[in-house]
Amino acid sequence: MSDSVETAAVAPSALPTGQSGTVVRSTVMRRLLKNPLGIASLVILTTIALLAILAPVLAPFEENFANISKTLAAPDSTNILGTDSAGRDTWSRLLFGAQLTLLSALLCAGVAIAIGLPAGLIAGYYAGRFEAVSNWVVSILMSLPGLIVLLTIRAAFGPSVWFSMIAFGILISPSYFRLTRAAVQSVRNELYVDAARVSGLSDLSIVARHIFSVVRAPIIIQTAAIAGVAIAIQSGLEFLGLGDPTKATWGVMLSEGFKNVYLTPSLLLWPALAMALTIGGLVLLGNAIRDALEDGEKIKHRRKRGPASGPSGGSTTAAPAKARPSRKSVAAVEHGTEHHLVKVTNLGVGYPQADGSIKKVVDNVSFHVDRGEILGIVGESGSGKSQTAFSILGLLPDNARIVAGSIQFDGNYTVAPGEDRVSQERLSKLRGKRISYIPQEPMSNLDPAFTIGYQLVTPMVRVLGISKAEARTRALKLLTDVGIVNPERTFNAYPHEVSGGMAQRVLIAGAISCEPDLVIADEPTTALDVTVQADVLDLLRELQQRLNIGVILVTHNFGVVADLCDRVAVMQNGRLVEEGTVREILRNPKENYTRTLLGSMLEGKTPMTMLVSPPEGPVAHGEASRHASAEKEPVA
Ligand SMILES: Nc1ncnc2c1ncn2[C@@H]1O[C@H](COP(=O)(O)OP(=O)(O)OP(=O)(O)O)[C@@H](O)[C@H]1O
Repeated sequence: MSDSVETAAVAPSALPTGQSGTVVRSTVMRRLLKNPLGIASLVILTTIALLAILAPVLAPFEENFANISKTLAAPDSTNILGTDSAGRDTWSRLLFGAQLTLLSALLCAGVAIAIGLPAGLIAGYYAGRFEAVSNWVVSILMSLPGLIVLLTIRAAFGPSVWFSMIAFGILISPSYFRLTRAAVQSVRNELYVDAARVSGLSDLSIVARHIFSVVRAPIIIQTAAIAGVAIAIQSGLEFLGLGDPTKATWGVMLSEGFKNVYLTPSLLLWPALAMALTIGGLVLLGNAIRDALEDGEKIKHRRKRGPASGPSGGSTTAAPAKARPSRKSVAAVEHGTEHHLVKVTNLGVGYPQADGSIKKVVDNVSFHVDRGEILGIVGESGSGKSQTAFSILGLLPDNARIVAGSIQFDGNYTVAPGEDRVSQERLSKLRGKRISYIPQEPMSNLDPAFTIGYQLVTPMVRVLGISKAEARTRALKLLTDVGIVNPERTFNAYPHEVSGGMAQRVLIAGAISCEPDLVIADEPTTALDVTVQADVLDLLRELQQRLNIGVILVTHNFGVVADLCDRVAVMQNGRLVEEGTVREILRNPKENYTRTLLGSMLEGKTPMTMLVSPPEGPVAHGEASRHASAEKEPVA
């Protein structure tokens, strides 16, 4: 789906309310608080954090105040946890130690995230050279002996805990990098990410809204673990006597306690207990957050009984959704262009090969499409149909090159002669607004994390500049228009709650929701059950005629072409072998390839008689009755 996912991903709490179905989407916090482990970890960590923050108020003594007349003293009313070998108050040092220990752990995790997260996002999303260089840097970082580096840092910069933790943060940043990159790679090629791209969303928005949500959970869990490790490493160094003895940290206290373990074992006990509680709390918190995020949204629909309460009362023949005046404009024609809606001229698309050559997958392809007409691009698998469509959409992979030709949209170049790439700058202004896309696989083009209603409403608010309430009404109407019987229920549903046919209808509704001039439909019925294919095709045709949209329909099926298209371009091995009106091509194919394609379609089927001779009487076949070209252009 193109438009419908355009600005889909924001906070779950932003979901529309007041719908007929009740969408209960617990927040992560609420789920966290339902989990005993979550509550326990929050209580522990909040208490420790509060004690650390309030240390200056709660501590009866300065961290280094020494009463040399009272060394290694047992707990009493003045020193509630006793004193150490220098007569310093253990309770006060424990409180100040919490401050330093927690802050240094946060610093370490912050540095690691600041380096690893953006690098992982960029490497995972863009791959290419950045990923190669990042991998190289990560390998170097990971091969460094951590302890030796930390000891070197200590020797160079002194015993400051801050320098050690910054260095440890850098050393540990590859773990964030790898985690993020792997998570991004797993969704980078998801169709809903492609669809978001088609809908005109910038890379930054796609990463922020559709991809960051995937890495968020692992990053939080990782951060809890890393903070624990940072505390352990820091305390370990200090325990070995490498810390700053002038600072009261838990590690320094541990070292001090160990020296006096036989005299006053409690000196070892308190910092060890504080560390164990903090690290344990962090680990538990990480797990509880993971569980809360994985639980996902719990949706309860209170399904309404009786007829739907949509704008049409559930009718499948609602009035057109086009309430707003069309914003179609006649753009100024750029020098050297023609005023077709889309004009592709001598287009060549290729991919660089290992030997330096370029393999052409689209070669010298020319055609045009105008408003109100459907052009079918037909050909067997691998003939270059999708590559041609993706060139118009600007969705070719990064390594693809435009090796020849140009593409114009409404009198302006999106690929000017001589350019070797599609101008993303120009296309980003068109995609989702004037050009939309109906993909092959409906399910994977809807973002599973958002309701269908949300995915329909948000782009309309953004592109058409209408209010949320207006967009909601319009979305319900569009859903009715595309033949969804209970639009309210579908509006409130998540993608996994609807069937494939319904999802495709939703995508069609999304594609037309922002009043595009051109819809590119890539095998829109391939993934559907045969019983719904014809309905979806009918729907496309009806909407296209009513809204006067230009459509490029990519298909390998001449039956679909016959059903739907005005003109057809036949492709073979990246070349356009024949182009003409559907009637010309079906009645009088000039190329052997076209005849073979046509033959394979007609094999064993009877509608051929209708294609080659004028329909005299009632049409015998249901399929043939939808034969659009026969209806539009009676055979002479
Ligand atoms: N990223 C790529 N790198 C190299 N070659 C590619 C790439 N994507 C597609 N091709 C090649 O381009 C040619 C045309 O592919 P395209 O996807 O346009 O075919 P198609 O006609 O749409 O087929 P189908 O109906 O199976 O989708 C194929 O030979 C394919 O292998």
